Amino acid sequence: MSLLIKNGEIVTADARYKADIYIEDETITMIGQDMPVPAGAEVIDATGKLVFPGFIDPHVHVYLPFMATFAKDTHATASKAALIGGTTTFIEMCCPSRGEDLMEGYELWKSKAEGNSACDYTFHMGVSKFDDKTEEQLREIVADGITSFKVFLAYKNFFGVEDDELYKTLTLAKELGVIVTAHCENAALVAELQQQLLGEGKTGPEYHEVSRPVEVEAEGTNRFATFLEVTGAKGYVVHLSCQPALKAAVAAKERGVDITIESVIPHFILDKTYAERPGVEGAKHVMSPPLREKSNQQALWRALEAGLIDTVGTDHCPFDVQQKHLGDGDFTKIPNGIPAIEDRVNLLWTYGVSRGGLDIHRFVDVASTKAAKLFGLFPRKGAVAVGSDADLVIYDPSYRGVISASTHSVNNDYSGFEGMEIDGRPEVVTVRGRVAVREGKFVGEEGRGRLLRRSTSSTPEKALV
Ligand SMILES: NC(=O)NCCC(=O)O
Ligand SMILES: [Zn+2]
Ligand SMILES: [Zn+2]
Repeated sequence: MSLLIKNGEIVTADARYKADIYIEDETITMIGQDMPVPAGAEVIDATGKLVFPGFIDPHVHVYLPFMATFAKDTHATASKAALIGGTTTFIEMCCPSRGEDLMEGYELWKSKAEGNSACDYTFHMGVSKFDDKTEEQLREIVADGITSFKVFLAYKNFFGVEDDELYKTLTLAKELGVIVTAHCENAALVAELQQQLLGEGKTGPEYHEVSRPVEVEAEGTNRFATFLEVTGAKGYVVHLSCQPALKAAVAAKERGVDITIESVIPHFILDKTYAERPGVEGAKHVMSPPLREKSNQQALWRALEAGLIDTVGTDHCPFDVQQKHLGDGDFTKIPNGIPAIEDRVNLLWTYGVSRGGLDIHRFVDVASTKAAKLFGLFPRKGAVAVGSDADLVIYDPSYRGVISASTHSVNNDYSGFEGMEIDGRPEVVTVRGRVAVREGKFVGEEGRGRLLRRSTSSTPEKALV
């Protein structure tokens, strides 16, 4: 099976040029000018289009068991929405809770994804406790090709770890050469503030942000950085939302701590006024860390442009309107999360590159290449190069559209970005050489996605066949 993409403009994290791309089976085998059409090859004309490496979402939740319910998506629905939005690989948080066995959780997560995802995927392994079995289990999981961990400094007694457990996790990660991703908020402060607010009769979604102020996130970020500094481990702050946390992470970078920063698309596009809408309208926009004052949004854009923020993910975690009603009369019971997997690339393109000051190469880097490098997928993923997987996004920058739950593919009955304009969309998307999206519609093979087993350095991972 072969495919020739002709006349497109290839844009990567560090290059931009017009060329044809020839794909045999799953791999890019030639890139060149005016290539003749080999017998039997399907030709896709990409005239006037940009050709990007498949985008990578480094922070996704699928069917997450959380806050007395489960996030809406399955691997089948999330992966199709991802592909329509140009994401060809996602990294899911594998999150067994504190009461569950780590290895059983890992096997359960793998079994849910296997044969169901249309795009490629891998996991960050959640560490929600550190008991007698944890070290051995984590060694086994790393040997199985899962070379990044996830810790929560929030969600006390559920996903959250205590400081001694954080220390043990980082010490092991350092030994194994594994990167640790972290949700950074001070869990105890959040719990106290939540009780105080509820006691004062402040029960609506507008109090979610008040219960998790920027200081709570800055403290968590600073604490994580301190633990990285002491252990020498490599860390990655997830879904950073505000200026004080950014300051803490950048200060750590400047003093040589091995720390990288992710923010997520809702924090660039939405501010806290969305969550201050009355009742369930506000609840639709409740996530953690919460949507912030608009001034933080400007700071995130500037930091992204300047290279201080390394990646942009989604923290995709959809709950429908009925689920959001679980928090009627008590904001602490609103399931935290917003659907975004389908919209990340188009929103970042529109409000970053098309209408903002984000350089097109930075766009590719933060939405694809950097995550591939950080998480051991490069150059198999995140690149347009001979030998790389033929995961490509043929992007139409002349497309004009509006995001709406009435037209989106994600399995949720509302969109957090309802009514927002987009200035482009993926026209054709390929995953390992097969067309998965045409004219914005999923045409791929369900369940073809592969678990990407990774090594601990930035060398190509071991693929599970
Ligand atoms: N972010 C969020 O609100 N929900 C998903 C869980 C998490 O990432 O903290
Ligand atoms: Zn989180
Ligand atoms: Zn998350």
